[in-house]
Amino acid sequence: MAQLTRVSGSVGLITLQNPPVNALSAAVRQGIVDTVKKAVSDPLVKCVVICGQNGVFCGGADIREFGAPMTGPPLVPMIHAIEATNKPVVAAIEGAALGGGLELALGCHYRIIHSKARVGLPEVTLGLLPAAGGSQRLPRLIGVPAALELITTGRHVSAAEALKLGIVDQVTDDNTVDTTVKFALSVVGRSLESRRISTFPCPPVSDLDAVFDVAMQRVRQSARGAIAPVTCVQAVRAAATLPYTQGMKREQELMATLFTSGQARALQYCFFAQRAVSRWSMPSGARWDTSKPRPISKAAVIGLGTMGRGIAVALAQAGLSVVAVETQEKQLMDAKQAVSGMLERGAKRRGVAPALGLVSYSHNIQAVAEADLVIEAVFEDMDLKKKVFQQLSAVCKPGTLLCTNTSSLDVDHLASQTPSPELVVGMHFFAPAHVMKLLEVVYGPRSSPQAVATAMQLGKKMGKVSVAVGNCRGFVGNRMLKPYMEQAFFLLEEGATPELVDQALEEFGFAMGVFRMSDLSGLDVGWRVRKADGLVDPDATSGRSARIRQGRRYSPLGDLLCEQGRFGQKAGRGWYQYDKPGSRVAKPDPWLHNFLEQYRARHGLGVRHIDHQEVLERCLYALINEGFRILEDGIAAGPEDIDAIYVFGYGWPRYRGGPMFYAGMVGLANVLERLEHFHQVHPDVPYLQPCSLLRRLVASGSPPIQKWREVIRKVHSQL
Ligand SMILES: CCCCCCCCCCCCCC(=O)CC(=O)SCCNC(=O)CCNC(=O)[C@H](O)C(C)(C)COP(=O)(O)OP(=O)(O)OC[C@H]1O[C@@H](n2cnc3c(N)ncnc32)[C@H](O)[C@@H]1OP(=O)(O)O
Ligand SMILES: NC(=O)C1=CN([C@@H]2O[C@H](COP(=O)(O)OP(=O)(O)OC[C@H]3O[C@@H](n4cnc5c(N)ncnc54)[C@H](O)[C@@H]3O)[C@@H](O)[C@H]2O)C=CC1
Repeated sequence: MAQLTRVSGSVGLITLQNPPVNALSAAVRQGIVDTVKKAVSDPLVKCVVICGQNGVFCGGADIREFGAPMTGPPLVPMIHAIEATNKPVVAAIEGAALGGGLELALGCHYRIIHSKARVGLPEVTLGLLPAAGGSQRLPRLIGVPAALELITTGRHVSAAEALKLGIVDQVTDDNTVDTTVKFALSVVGRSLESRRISTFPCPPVSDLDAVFDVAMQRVRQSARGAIAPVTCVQAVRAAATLPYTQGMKREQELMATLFTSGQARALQYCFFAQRAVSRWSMPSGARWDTSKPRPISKAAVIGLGTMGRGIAVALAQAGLSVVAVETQEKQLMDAKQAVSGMLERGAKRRGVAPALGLVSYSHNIQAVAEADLVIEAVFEDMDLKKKVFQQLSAVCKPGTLLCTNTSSLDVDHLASQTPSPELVVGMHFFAPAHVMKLLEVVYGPRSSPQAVATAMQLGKKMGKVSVAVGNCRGFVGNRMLKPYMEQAFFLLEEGATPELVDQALEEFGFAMGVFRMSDLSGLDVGWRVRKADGLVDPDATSGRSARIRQGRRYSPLGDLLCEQGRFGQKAGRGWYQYDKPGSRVAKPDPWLHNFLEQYRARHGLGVRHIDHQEVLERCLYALINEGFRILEDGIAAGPEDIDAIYVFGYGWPRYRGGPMFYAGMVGLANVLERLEHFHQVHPDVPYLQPCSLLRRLVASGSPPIQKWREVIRKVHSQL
């Protein structure tokens, strides 16, 4: 797992070998300890170079080992032993040196990096801190403010920036190992006293308290309940205020509080879930590893409203040439300006040239004739979309993939409008489409594996977390959102206020509570859908018919607000009031409170005390129960798919792992028991009835989430 060879006569070359990223597993750590010992005691070896095989230095600790009891030599003494040697040890960094990988490099006496490589201490993103000396060495090397920023954000740093910050000694464009070997030979015989970072004093900071107060305030604000960033600040403070040995002791103590925390488990689960979703499968048996995507170089977008503009930007930023089609002349003009602006701002942020030349515009659908893939983003209107799909079938060259960005319409029905339904999939982006990480790739029974593979690959190219899901009303994300939102409406009827509900959800860690989110996205969106579903009845003002529709409990509150023109932020009023239309600062609205009181009185609804726990259980368990139904129905292949959708598209706090992971954390039996209770109290809300997969999992002893697929498979095989 680490190999020692002698090169250039007197250089001991240690190569870390643990594909794909040379993570520091127990075997690798043992290999490093053994090879360093051997190199140091070999009189023919004058200096040592540490590198990683296959173009990656080291991706850090082996995250898969975190859940199990620790075996093998620990990292801290291993790195100390390297730093303490009397022969120069030089790190040859290719690809990445992250987490424990960078900590290992910081224990070396010199660091040479390839110009395309990057370094960082991303432990905070896994709910941890750099506890192999990283929190103590980095501030000593580059100063407190820069180290604080890197450690609390986990940001990866380019080779050029690493050189500027002083993390590395040299950047090379040539063969990194050869360059490092030459460098190592050139420093043989030089004193190593000034090269051991642990012996450095921490560079003084003029107003230490102020620096740490500001940092603490910043992380508390942005972390919204995550504990690791706060602990990282404390660890860096120890570096700035304590001698190295005491700082290390503090680092270990702080790490011990994080290591076994639920947040660390959740974040590490998210790390693997994000990668697992790319290994998609369909109920037909089609899979990611047996389905070859088509090459796509020219794409088209139809409809340049809110979504189409962002989609065009995302495609162009991924290097595709894009034909953007919009029928309304004024919209087309506005869209040109908006798309160019987004491309320019994005390019400025990334330090590259804007891809303006990649986008061409037209008001004529004929312009898409040569596209390899088309994404339709016109109004959410089935008749209009059907017409567009029929036109596309006539215009596009054979084999063009036809995708829809619909958020609620039936992808299969659209596919049936074309002579090649196997070429149709949903590509459900989230607003703003060039920013949001999530993409739901929706396949129907006739979508070909190749179409799915192509959309998934295109999503990856655009930097999205793409999740393949089956076709159903609302797909995965919006389908689960429905019971969540409806429970929030019911809570208002029963005595809660929008402020109370939102506060509970925001304290849980959501970026925005359900009512602030509804105001942001516009109340009219749901109103239109409910109208189309025949649920809205303005004449039903009192009595049973007002609150029971289609045989189940219904809250007309959202409809009543829309009838008053309270569409949310854009109207300056919704569940909250705003200073002016478009303003983002939500303020409690006495009108709304009064309206709720009158509504409850009209319907003879008693007001109960509702606490945060009830808000969380009612809203989240209803959403989770729908998630289990989605798994049971085979719409999502596994819980990781649902969790990735919620974390990357719906603001679910990552340190809580996603709804399905959260259900496991609070206990499936507990979720089941609460759902049973709520369903008993609200028998007219069918979705509160616990799903049979949930019952099955509880009956199987509530296995860990990694084992749910086995139970799901059994359920499917019995259907
Ligand atoms: C009571 C207890 C007291 C406890 C006290 C404890 C004291 C302990 C002291 C010492 C602790 C030291 C802790 C430490 O060192 C901390 C760390 O190092 S944590 C790890 C930090 N590293 C990272 O976060 C890097 C993660 N990886 C990446 O960012 C990317 O993978 C990378 C940029 C390296 C490569 O990206 P890319 O090419 O895009 O490939 P993928 O991301 O798809 O990855 C490919 C494949 O590799 C798997 N993988 C990547 N990194 C790791 C890893 N570090 N460990 C395990 N596996 C890793 C990844 O999951 C992919 O495999 P899949 O099968 O697809 O999932
Ligand atoms: N707005 C959102 O947050 C999200 C919307 N969606 C879906 O994306 C689609 C588009 O939504 P928005 O961008 O919000 O709508 P929008 O109303 O902002 O834009 C639609 C655009 O399509 C244009 N258009 C209509 N008919 C056309 C045709 N035949 N050819 C070319 N252009 C035509 C309109 O002029 C308009 O500019 C809808 O299906 C919606 O459900 C999906 C995810 C999120």
